[in-house]
Amino acid sequence: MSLVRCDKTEAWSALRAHYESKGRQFDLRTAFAADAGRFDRFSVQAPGVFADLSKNRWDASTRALLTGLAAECGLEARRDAMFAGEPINLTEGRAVLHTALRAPKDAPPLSAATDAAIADVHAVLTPMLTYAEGVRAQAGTQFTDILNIGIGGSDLGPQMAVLALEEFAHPKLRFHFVSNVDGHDIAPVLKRLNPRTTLVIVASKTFTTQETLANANVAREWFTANGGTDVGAHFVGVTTNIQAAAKFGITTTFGFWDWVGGRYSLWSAIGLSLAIAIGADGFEDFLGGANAMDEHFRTAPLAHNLPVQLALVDVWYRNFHGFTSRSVAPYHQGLKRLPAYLQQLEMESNGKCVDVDGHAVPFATSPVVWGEPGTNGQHAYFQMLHQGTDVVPVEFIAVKTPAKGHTGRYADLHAKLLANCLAQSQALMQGKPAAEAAQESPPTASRTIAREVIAEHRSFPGNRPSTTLVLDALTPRTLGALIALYEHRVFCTGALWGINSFDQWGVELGKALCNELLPRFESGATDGLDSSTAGLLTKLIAK
Ligand SMILES: O=P(O)(O)OC[C@H]1O[C@](O)(CO)[C@@H](O)[C@@H]1O
Repeated sequence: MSLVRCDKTEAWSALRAHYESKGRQFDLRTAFAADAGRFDRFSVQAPGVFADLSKNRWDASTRALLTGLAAECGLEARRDAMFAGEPINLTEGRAVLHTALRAPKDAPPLSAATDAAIADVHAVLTPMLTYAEGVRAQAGTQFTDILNIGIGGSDLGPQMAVLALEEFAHPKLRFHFVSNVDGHDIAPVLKRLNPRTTLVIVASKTFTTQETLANANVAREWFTANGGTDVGAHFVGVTTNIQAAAKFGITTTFGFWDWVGGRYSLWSAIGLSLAIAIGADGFEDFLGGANAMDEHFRTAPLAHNLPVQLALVDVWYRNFHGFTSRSVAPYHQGLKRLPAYLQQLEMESNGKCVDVDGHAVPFATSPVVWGEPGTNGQHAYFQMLHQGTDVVPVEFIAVKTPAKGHTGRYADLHAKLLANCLAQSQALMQGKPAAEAAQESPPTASRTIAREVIAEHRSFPGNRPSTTLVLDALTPRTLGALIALYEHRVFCTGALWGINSFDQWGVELGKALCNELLPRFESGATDGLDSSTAGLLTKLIAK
């Protein structure tokens, strides 16, 4: 598994030269005018997801150089090592096998480690799906509400997916997600729930996470204080630490394995709330969609491999153009938690400053990933995307067909939604020169300002890049494919940068300091603290 860090390749130097000679001044408008086939040439159809990459600042020569970079870095070998269950998460000495979580039982053999993992997966998946179906069978009677308590990967994935697949969810069940160690999160939820008809899922890979255990304790206390008697029937655990869950008093637990990273765990028992929402068949479809994307990633040549191509554009923008962030704009309300989910996936995976050998990397890694559902973003921060001083590549996600039943009065909304989506990528790219703006008659209120001055305010630089992903419909299968696509893209950028995308040491220091500070909130002791922390502590605990 030889991995060459991107900056140590010949392709990297060639890309530097290419950026200076062509990339820096690349203009999308000129590129489209010169090539009527640009859309076809720069589109990729992967299972469940179509991608239009043509509104990006690249041409065939850029793409060839970038694809050469992937080859020279040894990306394919690295990918194969992941699928084969090699311990590529070196700092934790673990394999990275979330792909095994969605492999069918009879998947063709890949390696002894992967085959064993797939067998283990199905030994848990089958009873978990039976359990989910059992809960669904009692929906509206025994169970009305499902409360998932977890944080990070044990919250963002299930929450995002349950929201996204609302159309497919059991109509007699309501879903709630509590993550923050803040009474303002859990209290309003518990206020609405009846302990007799609530199922609490305590989701934690480690079962040691402060926030989750604190909230689980609050929920159990609420349950017994409000007449709940059978904790075993109303609390279920999903964790790799079955002993800790048992100690908590949980008798039903679905396990998973240390080779499942928290932010890659939605496909494991961590997805129990989703399985209850959409049922065993729906969950199998979700896994199937992801598996189809896995197969695409594993077998498609680099030049036609969607996760690879997206990652290469990311590297081009981050390391050559120097763009610092990427905005995700899903034009589907169901995907409203997708940006938050992607923040963890990408920034926790690739927000690193040393490579796998512990050497400081001399280039930028993870961008800031952020966003909001489409038109809401348009009326908030798109001003900056169109006219701000920073260039922020935007990722539009369009869904062709709305949910069933969105006919009649809702049909018109969908056309407007999609027209907005297309108009934004068009506007970002086209821009509007000041000379053109000067031809327009200025709004009445600005008639006192010189025409050429107001034209400057009303012009758009354009040439702002975007990618548009298209799903035919938002279904368990396409959502599975979309999420797997993002996972593999993050894997590819991490691999090219030569970093370990599968650890998260950066969260540890804050956790340790929190544990040291907590007793001081009782004692008030400030010895050894810097004056800011001491001053703030004193202010926060003052009677
Ligand atoms: O599932 P757990 O073990 O409670 O961890 C929750 C989250 O905490 C983190 O470890 C970060 O602190 C994430 O990687 C993880 O998803």
